[in-house]
Amino acid sequence: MTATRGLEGIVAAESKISSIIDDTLTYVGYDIDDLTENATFEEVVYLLWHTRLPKADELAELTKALAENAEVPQAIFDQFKSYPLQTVHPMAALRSAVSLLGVYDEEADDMSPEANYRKAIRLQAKIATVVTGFSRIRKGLEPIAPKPELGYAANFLYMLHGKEPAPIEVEAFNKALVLHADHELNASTFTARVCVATLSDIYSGITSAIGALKGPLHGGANEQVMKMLSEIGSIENVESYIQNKLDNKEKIMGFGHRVYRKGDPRAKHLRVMSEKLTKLTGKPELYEMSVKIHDMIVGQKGLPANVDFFSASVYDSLGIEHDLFTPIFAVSRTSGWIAHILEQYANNRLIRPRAEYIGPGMQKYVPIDER
Ligand SMILES: CC(=O)SCCNC(=O)CCNC(=O)[C@H](O)C(C)(C)COP(=O)(O)OP(=O)(O)OC[C@H]1O[C@@H](n2cnc3c(N)ncnc32)[C@H](O)[C@@H]1OP(=O)(O)O
Ligand SMILES: O=C([O-])CC(=O)C(=O)O
Repeated sequence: MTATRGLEGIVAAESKISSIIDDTLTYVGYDIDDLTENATFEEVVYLLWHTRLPKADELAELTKALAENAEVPQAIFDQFKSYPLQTVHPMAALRSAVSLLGVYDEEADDMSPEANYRKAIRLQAKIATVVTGFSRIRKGLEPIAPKPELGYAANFLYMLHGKEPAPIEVEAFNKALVLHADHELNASTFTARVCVATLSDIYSGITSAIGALKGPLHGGANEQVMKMLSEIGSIENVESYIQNKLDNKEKIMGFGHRVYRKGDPRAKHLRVMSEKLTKLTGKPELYEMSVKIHDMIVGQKGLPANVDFFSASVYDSLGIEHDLFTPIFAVSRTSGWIAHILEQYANNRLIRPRAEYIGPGMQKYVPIDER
């Protein structure tokens, strides 16, 4: 038995949800470029959960259900208020809150497909309220109740900022949500599938997935990209900062990918949005610095940008706090995690690989006073 490090290239599940073939990403056979230009996030949620696009009445029903289920138990916010709010990372708060949502869901352990679908809607609806509520509570503000008449993207920005977003902001945020919704068997989705393949509940699956997304080699990279841009500060500093990191063999966050070779097809959409939005907010240098970093990394390492690179300047332009970038990734990816969880339940087998043992051979127990 020989281990494959990082399971690279191992095909570990069959799935109808999304595919990456020759650097093209599709959700249920629809090219991500097509969906990003044309679909709302709610349509994508439906697509991922039902493996087909909704008809108008089906979309209206899902949109209404997401809006109606957006409120969270007060206990979630009370719990936040008890946290060390100056230091706790929003991903830790989110991980705990999703687990707590399960505590308050009477159907948490009902494993029927109908109950699981109801929980899917509740989770997708509430996760936006949780992230925005946490952001407000730590600033000493009260959470804002969702406005059912707004769509998912607009409602998120409304609950975060307390004012209705401009159409261009809604358009950009909707695109970002569409782009992050699913991505085949990435680390957090695999984590979710491993968890629920024991027939554990959907809240456990999403809680585990949030834990996996938090790391900087995965979703946590978008916050690190912004940290890097802030540290660099101005375009004149890009070259020395990046060269220093490369010379020290440090990784540059937002570049490289396990699956893509030529490039991540999501990055170009975020790049266009970054250029547009940074100009509008009067911070074009953020985009210009990003492009200069990009050109250096592509030029010297041949590594293209991944989804996390240009999303950083897009979210910053939308006035979003930097440590909320990864929770926002989780808000969108919850749709994909849920799709994979439901697919796993529908044709389940325990996921239990083997390890190549590389420890010592057979040993004899030695009593403690003889060691
Ligand atoms: C949503 C997402 O999860 S997208 C990914 C987000 N993560 C990041 O942006 C973090 C930075 N990137 C990385 O760490 C990696 O590219 C990963 C984790 C995404 C993919 O990793 P792997 O497929 O395991 O590649 P691995 O880490 O083995 O790298 C292969 C080689 O490329 C180099 N490399 C890979 N990514 C980078 C990078 N961002 N900066 C500099 N060098 C890099 C490695 O140092 C390694 O070089 P070596 O062979 O000389 O040692
Ligand atoms: O697929 C991966 O390994 C990581 C990624 O880009 C994602 O989850 O969106």
